[in-house]
Amino acid sequence: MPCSLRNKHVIPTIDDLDKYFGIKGSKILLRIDINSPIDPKTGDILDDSRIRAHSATVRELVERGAAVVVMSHQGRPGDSDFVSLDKHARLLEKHTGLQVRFIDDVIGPAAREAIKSLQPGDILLLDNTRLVSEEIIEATPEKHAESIFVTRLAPLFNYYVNDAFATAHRSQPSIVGFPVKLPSAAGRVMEKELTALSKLYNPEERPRVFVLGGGKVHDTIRILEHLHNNGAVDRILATGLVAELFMVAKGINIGEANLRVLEAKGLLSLLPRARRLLLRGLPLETPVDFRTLVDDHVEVETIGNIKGVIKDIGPQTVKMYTEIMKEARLIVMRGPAGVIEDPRFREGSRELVRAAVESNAYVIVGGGHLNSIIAELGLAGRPNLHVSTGGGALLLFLAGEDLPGLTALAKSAEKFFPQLIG
Ligand SMILES: Nc1ncnc2c1ncn2[C@@H]1O[C@H](COP(=O)(O)OP(=O)(O)OP(=O)(O)O)[C@@H](O)[C@H]1O
Ligand SMILES: O=C(O)[C@H](O)COP(=O)(O)O
Repeated sequence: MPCSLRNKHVIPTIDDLDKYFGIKGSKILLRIDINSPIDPKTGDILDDSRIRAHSATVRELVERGAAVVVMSHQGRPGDSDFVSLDKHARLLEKHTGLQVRFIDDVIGPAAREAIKSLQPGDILLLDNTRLVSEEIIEATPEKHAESIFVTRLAPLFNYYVNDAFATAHRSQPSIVGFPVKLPSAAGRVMEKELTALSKLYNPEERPRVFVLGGGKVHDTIRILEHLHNNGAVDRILATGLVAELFMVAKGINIGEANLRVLEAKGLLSLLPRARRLLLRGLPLETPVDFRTLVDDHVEVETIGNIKGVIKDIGPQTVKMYTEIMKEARLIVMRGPAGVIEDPRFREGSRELVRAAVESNAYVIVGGGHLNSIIAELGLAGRPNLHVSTGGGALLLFLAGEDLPGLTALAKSAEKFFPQLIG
């Protein structure tokens, strides 16, 4: 049964792939998103929620008789979390209960030879897709279909399955190139996200409050511009580095040390866009106090008197944001409130997530880092909570944007699944 994309397009599922083409004995290229929080000191994976989520799709394809080659990115070149996927392979093995072979290659001769020798029931995890320089280029599906990445791998497979909802907003080769060449379908994580979010994406569900934090401020500014242009949000509660940028945009003194943090991350260049959004009436709240680090000990400091390095929001901000969330019908959260890799700075995120789930709203939580807070609080099964594997992708989808990865699957269906196109 295909899933629908905003009641406009049709996207085939694994059932459709089996029904119209047959999976038994085939070789499938499966794109998942197991981009996970990494401990900067040890390189260990801090949260395996995404790996656990995608394991069901891997297992199902094997049970249906396919040989499965799995690919994902991890981090971005130059960042501390840009690592090889060898540790991800061990966790994929643990959560699938099946043997997973890892190869430290993506499109080279070693990877291609390993793919050719696979038998039905085998699972091979390729290395970090972003080791291939083409993978960080945003371009059209047609252009990526002619990339070295796609032209080297596509001929080795019968089908492509995209399970990476969390990367669907990236028009990169491993996301949009293969559906041009191969019969393609959504994996079970992708299918579940689309079903839940399309149901939830009801513009009448008001007031809608977005709690946005974390460190991907470039992404968040773009998302805020879409949300504001589409009138898709009633209130934004800013935390993390997002909050710090908007405080500077509002003319609030965040202290020299924190200004330097924003500058070092190249975020001050976003000030004009932040100011333009505020000028156009963006309904964005910023924190009134923070947990800061002052000579290596933790302080609570209020705005107007910030001396230390901001690491988390403070108790007054938690209280203020909690009151606002009590009025919401839909709450969307992405990006932690603080540097949650450090246990001293998880409190703000824990308190906000708990307050959201205990409010009367339906809550959608996205992003790798916040998912680890949900797991820690044991909230995953709550009826009013959808834990999305997506971060930026989730927000752009809810803001009404067409995600390239989804559009590519829908377009591929028109070519390979005429039976589904009414
Ligand atoms: N005040 C702060 N100062 C510096 N870094 C911060 C601060 N608050 C949060 N962060 C950092 O934000 C990062 C997470 O941001 P990110 O936008 O990736 O969130 P996410 O929920 O993982 O979203 P996605 O899954 O899309 O990556 C963490 O590494 C955390 O240390
Ligand atoms: O964590 C995410 O949001 C996705 O894995 C996408 O990662 P990216 O922002 O590095 O493309």
